[in-house]
Amino acid sequence: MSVVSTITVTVPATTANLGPGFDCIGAALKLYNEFKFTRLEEGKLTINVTGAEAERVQTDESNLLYQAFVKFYQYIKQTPPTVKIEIKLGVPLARGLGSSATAIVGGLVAANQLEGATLSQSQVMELAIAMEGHPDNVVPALLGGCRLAATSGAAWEICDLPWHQDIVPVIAIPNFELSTSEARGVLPTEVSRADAIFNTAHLGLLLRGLETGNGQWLKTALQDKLHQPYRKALIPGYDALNIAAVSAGAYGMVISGAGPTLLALADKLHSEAVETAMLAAWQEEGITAEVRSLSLDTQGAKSF
Ligand SMILES: Nc1ncnc2c1ncn2[C@@H]1O[C@H](COP(=O)(O)OP(=O)(O)OP(=O)(O)O)[C@@H](O)[C@H]1O
Ligand SMILES: N[C@@H](CCO)C(=O)O
Repeated sequence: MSVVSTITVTVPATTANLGPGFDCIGAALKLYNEFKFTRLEEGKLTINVTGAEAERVQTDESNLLYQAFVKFYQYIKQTPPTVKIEIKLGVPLARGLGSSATAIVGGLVAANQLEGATLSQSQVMELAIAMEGHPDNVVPALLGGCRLAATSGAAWEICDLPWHQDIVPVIAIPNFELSTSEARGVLPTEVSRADAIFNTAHLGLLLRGLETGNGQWLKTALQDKLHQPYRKALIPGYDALNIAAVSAGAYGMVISGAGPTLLALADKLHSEAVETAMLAAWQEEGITAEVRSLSLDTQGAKSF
């Protein structure tokens, strides 16, 4: 492929952890950020942002999308070109829906495409994981679908996880932010053997539940002892939404990524009732929220 002057990349939102899969599993959702890069022959970096909360995104060299773009050029030992960047935000910022992963993947994919696909998809993925620090958002953001990532020495083994067509992700996005660094800051550095065994068993059950749509398995599987017990205090209304979602027929509810978005899994018959119940529960707490059922994105980052 040849070097090009303009590239547009779309990257899906992602929901990481899914309860017991802390830092190793995530799924791409049909909700997107769009990033357009244009090479400039002269002038300086310009970044324009549109969409909800656009004013909260940095428009200088500290912008995460631009940092990922630069990281690519550092890796191939070249000077980055001057660019104009146009960002259309569809993924809410710092809500546990992988906004930072969209920026990291978007910047790396855009640079790679501008340079004629110099790097393989695996190389781009490894750079993205190194930048984010964990794989569970950037891997599905890049590849689409529901993915499990496991290290094998310095390399990564990525597994595509089957997701039964009847399982609907219902996401409840509150109007407040929670940064991933704050949500990681409340986690213990060591866990008990009992908790490690609990999560190992529940993650195994989750994978089979997602594959088969077995509601009884999912109900048990969506439990976690590694991160949610520590994080739920950062999310007002967590217990009320959990009760509301399950009472309305959800299999269970978890924190999406590092939160504060909450994710319920339900079958198609119950997803609408679950949406209504979660919205009402947050309203009762005095919190404005957006609640919607989404489907899985299966394509990941796309460039054109
Ligand atoms: N489109 C974007 N362009 C540039 N920077 C972005 C963009 N989206 C997110 N960021 C950066 O990422 C930060 C949010 O990252 P953070 O890891 O806290 O949340 P998140 O990725 O939305 O949540 P999670 O990792 O739990 O899914 C923003 O404050 C901003 O600095
Ligand atoms: N696995 C990560 C996802 C958010 O980046 C966490 O829960 O902190």
